[in-house]
Amino acid sequence: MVRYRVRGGNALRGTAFIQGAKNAVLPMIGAALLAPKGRTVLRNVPIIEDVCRAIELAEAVGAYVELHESERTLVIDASRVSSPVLPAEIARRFRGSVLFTPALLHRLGEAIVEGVGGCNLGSRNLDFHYLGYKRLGAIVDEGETVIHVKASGLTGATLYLDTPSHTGTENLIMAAALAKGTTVIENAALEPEVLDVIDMLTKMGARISGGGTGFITVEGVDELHAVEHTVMPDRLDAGVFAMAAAITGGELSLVGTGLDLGVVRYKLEQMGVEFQSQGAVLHVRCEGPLRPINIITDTYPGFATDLQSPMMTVAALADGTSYIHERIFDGRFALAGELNKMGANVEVDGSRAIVRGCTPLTGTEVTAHDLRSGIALVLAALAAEGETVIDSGYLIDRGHAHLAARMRALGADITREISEH
Ligand SMILES: CC(=O)N[C@H]1[C@@H](OP(=O)(O)OP(=O)(O)OC[C@H]2O[C@@H](n3ccc(=O)[nH]c3=O)[C@H](O)[C@@H]2O)O[C@H](CO)[C@@H](O)[C@@H]1O
Ligand SMILES: C=C(OP(=O)(O)O)C(=O)O
Repeated sequence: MVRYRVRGGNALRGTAFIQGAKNAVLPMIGAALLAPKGRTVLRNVPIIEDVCRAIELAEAVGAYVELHESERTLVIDASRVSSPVLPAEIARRFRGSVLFTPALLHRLGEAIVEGVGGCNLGSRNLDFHYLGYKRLGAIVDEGETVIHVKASGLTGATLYLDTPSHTGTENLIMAAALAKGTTVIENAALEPEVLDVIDMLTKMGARISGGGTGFITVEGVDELHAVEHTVMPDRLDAGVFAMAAAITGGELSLVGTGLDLGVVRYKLEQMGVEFQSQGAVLHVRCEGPLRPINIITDTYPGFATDLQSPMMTVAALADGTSYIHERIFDGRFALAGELNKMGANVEVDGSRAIVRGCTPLTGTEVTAHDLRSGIALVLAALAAEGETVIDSGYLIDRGHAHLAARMRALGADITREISEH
């Protein structure tokens, strides 16, 4: 059992180093398995639990993987991939496992998915993925727990996503990259992480156009090769550190090449947080009281659902009533009950939440129900009076690397503890 213990009240000051993006590196590890020869090198890899699970899963299917932790570099040799099975005990521990399917289909003609994990956020369907594979010529056998996808070669087709699914877009691009002929994916995701994956696949030899437009065209090629690629910075990690500066009345310089917080920056600015881009460094500070805010989550370039929970904490500390409308997931308000235990006043009604601030927060024992509610509780604890203990810290470690050490370096009183139960 991992838990975080935080004593609130310290303003965070200094330079925060933003990690590589979880939601870019996971599909990249899946993409590396598409190369039958050579070694793929991924740089700026975040040392998070999801990456550890992805390494275990790559090894389980026969890849050779080296993680050079201090260099944040992964080396992947996929030449010996030989097992089509994504075993339940690893695959059910993270969402990224679903991103291994296209490589197994291309390399071995089948993928046996014994489960897919990820944050518990309500329904998380995979129908767009499987319908897409079927349209490309695969046979998909959806059992109660195990899904078996088979194909003796895929053929390009026109595909349509009902909503622009992030991993759905990545999976269908990877499936189409080695299919015969042309595939068009309509209503594709626009997230920067998807574009970073397209960059990597393009270096590997894939022919992909239209990234970022919603209409992606993929001309199938015969083979992809191993490449070196640097993972983009994590927008979500950066957003959290910006919010940590905001709620503690602190001042941080965020370092991470090409950081762009987009709408998250504009919303925090509306609340009174000041940002200044200084070349490659994003400076963030907050002195006065925070103003309330309205948030509607959406696919990119809308407000990222993954920052909705951390923003709920910021709203609880703002003077006045904030409104949050969650439009991506139907079960992403588990944080409200935990924040209320700390003294917040959050009322949930279906997909909407009303946050009445500012109520003083007091430290207590709380539980992370998923990765982002976990990091939102860390934020609340930084601003709370007294000590907060956050259980199920593994969920936080799924997405944030060396969190306690990075926050301590900025003045926070936070420790990561491991206990037997
Ligand atoms: C590893 C990774 O990249 N995870 C991210 C990815 O998850 P993930 O790729 O799973 O999220 P999707 O974009 O696919 O899902 C968004 C919504 O679409 C629905 N849907 C999706 C696919 C499908 O086949 N059918 C369907 O109905 C889901 O139930 C959900 O309500 O994007 C989410 C939305 O930005 C982020 O919160 C996650 O951090
Ligand atoms: C929902 C998330 O992740 P995953 O899709 O990996 O569960 C997240 O990162 O907030």
